[in-house]
Amino acid sequence: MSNLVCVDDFAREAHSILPRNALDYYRSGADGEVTLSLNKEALRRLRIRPRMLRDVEHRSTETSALGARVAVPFGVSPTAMQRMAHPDGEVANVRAVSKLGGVYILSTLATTSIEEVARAAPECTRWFQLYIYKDRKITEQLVRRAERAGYKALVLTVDAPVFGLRRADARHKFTLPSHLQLANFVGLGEDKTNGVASAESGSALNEYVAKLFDASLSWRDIDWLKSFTSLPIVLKGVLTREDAILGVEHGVAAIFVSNHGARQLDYTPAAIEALPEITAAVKGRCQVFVDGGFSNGADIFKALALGADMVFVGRPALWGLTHSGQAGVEKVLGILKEELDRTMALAGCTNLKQIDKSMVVHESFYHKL
Ligand SMILES: Cc1cc2nc3c(=O)[nH]c(=O)nc-3n(C[C@H](O)[C@H](O)[C@H](O)COP(=O)(O)O)c2cc1C
Ligand SMILES: CCCCCCC(=O)C(=O)O
Repeated sequence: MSNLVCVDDFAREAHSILPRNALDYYRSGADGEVTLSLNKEALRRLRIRPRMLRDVEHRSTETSALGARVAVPFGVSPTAMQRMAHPDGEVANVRAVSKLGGVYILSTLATTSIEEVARAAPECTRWFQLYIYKDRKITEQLVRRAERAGYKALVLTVDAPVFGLRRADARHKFTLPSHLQLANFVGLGEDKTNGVASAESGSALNEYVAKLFDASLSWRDIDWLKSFTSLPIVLKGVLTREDAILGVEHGVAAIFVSNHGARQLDYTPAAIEALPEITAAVKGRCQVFVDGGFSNGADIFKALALGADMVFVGRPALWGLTHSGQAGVEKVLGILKEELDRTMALAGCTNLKQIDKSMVVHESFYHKL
């Protein structure tokens, strides 16, 4: 592993290891993948304005996320079906995050159950990502199980009333390998546990979502969720100031700026492009998180400068997991931490509060001759 020195190295390795079915699913973005490229391109176009002579000998990357102290201002986004990457799947991923002291968000559509992930890393700051099913009792049961298992927040994904079309999954008729299942639904019906094990026409994912997810989701459902749980609610998939303000008015604990890793609506802005309008609209009334295209410590620094409280990564953890399970995820997250720490030192910051808006500008700032 010593010759793998950045996240892109792990991505390349994972691309050569994964079977086509899993690689298509993990890698793809929606439709023509315009936003998929944009997520990274927009980050590349931001420049860091470093400050000098500021005594950066002692540094800290600590912060707080929804009231919990965390060692780093980043964590792992919810990604479904992690055991396609490695037999240890979600267990390996959460243990790596726990060692680092970050935040792990478990997907509703995990291949390891809520309880097993909790047992694997009881000390980890764990949040549970929620999809809302047409059968609301299923969602209520998931919330109760997450509460009992010590998850500290619900991350409600609001950008998937219907599913985006990932062309490679449709072309090759994605299915979940038959030795795996959607572990949170065992006992709740074959359609929910194994509903992605075969595809009628296109990708089994789109068929599953169309059949089971509630496309009528609306702002009323935030109140519905709040009526039976006291866990803080994070709204994941917000890209406009209008929705961020509505979220604050509905009492959410955080707005999660995300285009779902560019897998839902193509031609949305890069997450980093949407971030400034949202931090400006939220005005500190709740925390703001972001994900989408982050693959190095400088990227994380840029989002923090633009007002994010936490940054999350989805695919980078999957690439580490594919390479070597828990050790691979540890290595990927360790690289991100080292890169962030080095960026802070070289930019003149000893703690996260010193990373402010003045330190990051769009490249056009330097092109005004
Ligand atoms: C393979 C894969 C599966 C995903 N599954 C979920 C999911 O179950 N729930 C969810 O809210 N988001 C899901 N997402 C979106 C991620 O939470 C996150 O927003 C995205 O991966 C961030 O972009 P990045 O992969 O460039 O870091 C998934 C993304 C990927 C790549
Ligand atoms: C089992 C069908 C839905 C999987 C949803 C996972 C997801 O959000 C993704 O982007 O993929």
